[in-house]
Amino acid sequence: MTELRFYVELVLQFPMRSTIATSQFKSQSLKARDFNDLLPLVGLKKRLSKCVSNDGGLATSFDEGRSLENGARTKNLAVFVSGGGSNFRALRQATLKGDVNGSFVVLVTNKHDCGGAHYARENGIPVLIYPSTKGEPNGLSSNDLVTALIKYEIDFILLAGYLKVIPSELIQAYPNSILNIHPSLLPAFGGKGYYGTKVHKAVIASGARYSGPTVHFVDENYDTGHILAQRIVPVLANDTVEELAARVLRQEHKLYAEVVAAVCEERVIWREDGVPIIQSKANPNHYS
Ligand SMILES: Nc1nc2c(c(=O)[nH]1)N[C@@H](CN(C=O)c1ccc(C(=O)N[C@@H](CCC(=O)O)C(=O)O)cc1)CN2
Ligand SMILES: NCC(=O)N[C@@H]1O[C@H](COP(=O)([O-])[O-])[C@@H](O)[C@H]1O
Repeated sequence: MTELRFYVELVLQFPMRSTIATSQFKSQSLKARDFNDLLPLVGLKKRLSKCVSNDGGLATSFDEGRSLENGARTKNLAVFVSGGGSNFRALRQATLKGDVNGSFVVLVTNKHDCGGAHYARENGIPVLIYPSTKGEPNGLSSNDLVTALIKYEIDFILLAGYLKVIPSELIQAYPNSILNIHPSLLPAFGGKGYYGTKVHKAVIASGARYSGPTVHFVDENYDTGHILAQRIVPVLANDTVEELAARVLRQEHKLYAEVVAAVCEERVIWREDGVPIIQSKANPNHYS
């Protein structure tokens, strides 16, 4: 009989999705019969469903014991930027180092002369403009943007400082395949008007003692999609906006690379309650 293995977490009251919090989780891998016996005791919680790849197929699941090393296909990535593109540059370096099993195939921006677009052109990456505006008359329509990304055979779309709303046409064409990085601990300090230094200014003004980046899936509204990962950084009593922004940005670069590596290796698992979590590469029985 195939031994099904389930992962049971003793979930803390306020779990934080970070590598720090992961070490606080107590976990043990159990055989199916133990899992059912144990559930009433620990009151937890969610039986992990299998990972569903973005084409709807069942990607590698831990009960099959297949190695992720068995040639997981290099994923085609599209990046959306509006500014200097430091997150894009850090992610692309991670792909070139082999830390991320992905390849940047196209960049989309609403500002043809932004730093991220210049970097893409200098490295032979095509640049598309979206949306079409008076200032960017060569911009694509939403439908043409979807068509173009499908033609590029894009697997995942990564927003990295993109400041315009992603249209529902694209969200519907790429379910659970569009990620964004935001420079605060969502759901705090997110939504319309919360971008760039405005976010850090609001965090400091609030008296919050911690901040940090959030990576989340993108839905129709700003910053309301499922949270996938976070990291925390201290907010110091005498922080300037620039100092806090720089501290958070350093962690953004690290967090985004970790998350995109997991996405490209199909290590994102969707819990039955709809919350996405990441399976550890080092220990497949650990999740964060
Ligand atoms: N459908 C979605 N589109 C986008 C999302 C999202 O979650 N769902 N995330 C944003 C990124 N973002 C925060 O992470 C964000 C970007 C911009 C704004 C904002 O208020 N923009 C201003 C315009 C700013 C400008 O043009 O300079 C606005 O809409 O008035 C909020 C949050 C990317 N898209
Ligand atoms: N709400 C969206 C938002 O504020 N995104 C933020 O814009 C910056 C882009 O920097 P980059 O262009 O150097 O990657 C990053 O700090 C990112 O979190």
